[in-house]
Amino acid sequence: MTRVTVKRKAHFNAAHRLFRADWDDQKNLEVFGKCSYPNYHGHNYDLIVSVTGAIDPETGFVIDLKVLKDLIKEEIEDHFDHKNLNEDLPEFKNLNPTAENICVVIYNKLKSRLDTKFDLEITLYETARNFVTYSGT
Ligand SMILES: Nc1nc2c(c(=O)[nH]1)N=C([C@H](O)[C@H](O)COP(=O)(O)OP(=O)(O)OP(=O)(O)O)CN2
Ligand SMILES: [Zn+2]
Repeated sequence: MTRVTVKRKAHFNAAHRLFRADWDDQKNLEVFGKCSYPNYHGHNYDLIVSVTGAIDPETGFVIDLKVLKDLIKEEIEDHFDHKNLNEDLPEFKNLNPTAENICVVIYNKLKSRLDTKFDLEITLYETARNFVTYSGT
């Protein structure tokens, strides 16, 4: 069966601080550098959501991009945008908000809302040059 990947870009701004509560500020600074400054800092996160599946012969769609757009807005943009990830989001109460961990959290939130017939891959850009990808394995 022919499987095609449909992609949708998204965006949110968020503040974070990389740190472990069981390390002091000095150790956090040594390991996480400027991303561990105590008063937080922000990133303009860009996201690529890739959904792979079969083309529906009736519609010609793998997934309706309007449906995907609304899902990303509801699950990701409305949840993450203009938030302090450490302070505002329960997902990061005990999880360091690295690009890797944010990417996995986003994957799990979207995966739980998509039909199991789809494969999902998330690419998260923390800066223009730093980005990570997760597809569930
Ligand atoms: N494996 C990871 N390493 C780092 C992460 C991360 O999430 N995972 N995060 C950071 C910082 O939060 C941030 O991403 C790095 O910022 P910065 O060095 O400013 O990145 P730039 O791309 O802007 O750097 P340039 O010097 O302009 O290329 C660090 N490590
Ligand atoms: Zn950062």
